[in-house]
Amino acid sequence: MGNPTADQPLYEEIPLKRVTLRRVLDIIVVFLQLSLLVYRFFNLNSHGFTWLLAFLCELWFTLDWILTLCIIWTPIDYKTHPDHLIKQVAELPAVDIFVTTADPVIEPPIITVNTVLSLLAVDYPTDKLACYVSDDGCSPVTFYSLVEASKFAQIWVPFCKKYNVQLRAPFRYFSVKSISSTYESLEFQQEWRKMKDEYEKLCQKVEEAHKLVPSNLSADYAAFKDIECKNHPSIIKVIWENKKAFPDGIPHLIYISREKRPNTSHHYKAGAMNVLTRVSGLMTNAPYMLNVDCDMYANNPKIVLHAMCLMLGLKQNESNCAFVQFPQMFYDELKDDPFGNKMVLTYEIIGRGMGGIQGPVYAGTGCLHNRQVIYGLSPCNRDIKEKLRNEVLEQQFGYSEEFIKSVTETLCGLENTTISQDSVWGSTKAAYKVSSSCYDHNTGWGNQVGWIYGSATEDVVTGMRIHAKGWISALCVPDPPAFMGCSASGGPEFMIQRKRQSSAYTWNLIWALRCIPALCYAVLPAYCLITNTSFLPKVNEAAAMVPIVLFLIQYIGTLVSYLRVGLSVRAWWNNTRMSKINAASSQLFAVLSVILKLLGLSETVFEVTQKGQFTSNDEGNSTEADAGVITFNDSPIFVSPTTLLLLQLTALVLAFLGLQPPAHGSHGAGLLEIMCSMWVVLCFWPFLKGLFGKGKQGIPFLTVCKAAGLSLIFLHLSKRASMV
Ligand SMILES: O=c1ccn([C@@H]2O[C@H](COP(=O)(O)OP(=O)(O)O[C@H]3O[C@H](CO)[C@@H](O)[C@H](O)[C@H]3O)[C@@H](O)[C@H]2O)c(=O)[nH]1
Ligand SMILES: [Mn+2]
Repeated sequence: MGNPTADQPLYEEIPLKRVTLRRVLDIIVVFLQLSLLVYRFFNLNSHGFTWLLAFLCELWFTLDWILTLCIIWTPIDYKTHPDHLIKQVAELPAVDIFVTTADPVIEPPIITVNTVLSLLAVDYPTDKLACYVSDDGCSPVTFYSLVEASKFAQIWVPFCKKYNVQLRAPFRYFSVKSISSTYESLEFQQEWRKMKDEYEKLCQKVEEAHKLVPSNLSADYAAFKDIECKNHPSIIKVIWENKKAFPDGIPHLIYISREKRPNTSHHYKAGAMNVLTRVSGLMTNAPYMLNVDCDMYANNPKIVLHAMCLMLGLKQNESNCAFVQFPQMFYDELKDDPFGNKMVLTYEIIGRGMGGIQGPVYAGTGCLHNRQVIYGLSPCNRDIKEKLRNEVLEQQFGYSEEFIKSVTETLCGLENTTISQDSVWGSTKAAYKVSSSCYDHNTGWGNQVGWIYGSATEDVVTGMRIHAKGWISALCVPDPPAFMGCSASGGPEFMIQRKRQSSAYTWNLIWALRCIPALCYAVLPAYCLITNTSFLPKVNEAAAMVPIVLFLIQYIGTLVSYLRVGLSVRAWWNNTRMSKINAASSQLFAVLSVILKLLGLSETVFEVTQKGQFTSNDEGNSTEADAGVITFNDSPIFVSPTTLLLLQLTALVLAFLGLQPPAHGSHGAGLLEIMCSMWVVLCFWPFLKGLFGKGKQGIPFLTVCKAAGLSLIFLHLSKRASMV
């Protein structure tokens, strides 16, 4: 037998060639865009303001496209080999698993329970795992549900391992898997029935807990008595301890609700992650940390092994890998992604493309981190003597002797040597200290160490800080997919989520800023029709071919990419449409809110996304009628798209009725302006339907009035502008 490391690599790097035709088209697009710019530039004088605005927007689009091409030009993919890992590495490193939940109503405890159960059951030596749940809702119901879940885990985990069950989140397993007596052994059938029975009992207990727990506070729940969820001391409970450190027992399960006080800011999810980091540092101090949102159950039992293949493999090859990110995927997807928020193609193209440069961005969930990196280590900073002076450590990590000790061990690369495996309880006193609400004041937490504060999308900022230090990251796409979560279900939810995501990108990059040229470009056809001017060449000019061909390549190009990864035409159209709607609503508001924040007029807030209430068996979905249809409320976020739509409609009516002012020379509005305007109407079709819809599916009357008012103002101003 040869050298096992050489024969059996932990992972393989597979460069993915972007199809040559696609590359040729990419270059043609750049060429066309540049020629359009040149053409416009030399004709600026003979055209008015519209031409200049179009020129500026197109300049932006061109630069943006070149930047995107740089990212997607050299995509790579990794193939991981967990079986080689098990054979080669005698002792796998420990992993602390973090699950965050924030609200027992928006995030029903049964969802968290399923996520936790799926994680407790992953294929990894259980004495190397500990699962920490952070509950920002400080809910006795969540706590109670986890206690009950840990009891169920005692039979569920062995069952999954014995029969090598693939789907280890019981609600999914039982909704997908039924037994057929012809193929299954009698023993399996019996155990399966028992499991299903026990799971149903668990569901029922969790369901009833909302009524029961408060009236029935036994000693275990005393800590929750008379508690206000925004004003309470820390509650830390070791729900289950893998006392004998059995390699095939059940991993530790620890509940944490960090201290909250009305006058101290608690930094939302980033704050929760930092408390989890510190408490776990005291209790188990694993060198790696896997973090997931409460709704992201493990869909592939080998995820930790897959992630380790990359972590350890890249380390062997002397790459400095800070984190391994799994793509976010969603279950029970609405057909054809009506809200365009699954981002399949984003992962497929941008994610893999970034893989070829420095690795994917950190997505906040489904990610395995190296603890040293979270503690602020740089890849070249291997000589850390200076960092390890006690004053420096205290200033960075806060005043806790025990915690400083564990930090020192982590930074020195000792893998949990002094943490006594026999008792996680031993460290609870210190754990209370590091989870207090003022522990990280005037320390490096949220800035140099841990998850970064001040942005509602801590993940983007945290990931960027790590990349800025020179670390790389790796995207891991195992089959079956690693994690599955609920996607924002519809209505205002997904827009709120987008607004939150957009504001962070604006902060760092230019993501949301794109909405400004995009919006200007969408308003241009309406303005031109109203004032009888043009922003595009006439159809009979040769130059008109350039924007037409660009339009076709862009949309047909993305359509082909969609079809190639197995998505439908409908999904393509939904995403195309939603990207315009988002630009006009959530991204615009994100830019505005960042401006307000820069001016010091507002604070960052994190609005938690509603997690779907699922049913364990096939009871019908009551909101079927709403599924996939945008629902509206009186949020101002809907005013801007409605205005844009009303403007186009007005402009089209004016054009068709010939009510425009006379054109200056030959520069009046032409066919292309009309077509552009109609294209915008098509993209905003859900809003057109919303104008006539009833109930939640209709745009509220007040919103329509506001939009109509704004349109009238615009109409008035553009008439005036065209007179001068
Ligand atoms: O004060 C808070 C607010 C949120 N959360 C948790 O944060 C997670 C994400 O919140 P969610 O409302 O589901 O936001 P999403 O937009 O779905 O989350 C995406 O975007 C977030 C911000 O970019 C990332 O943190 C997430 O990992 C990523 O899945 C959930 O587990 C919440 O319980 C807390 O623990 N404390
Ligand atoms: Mn979520």
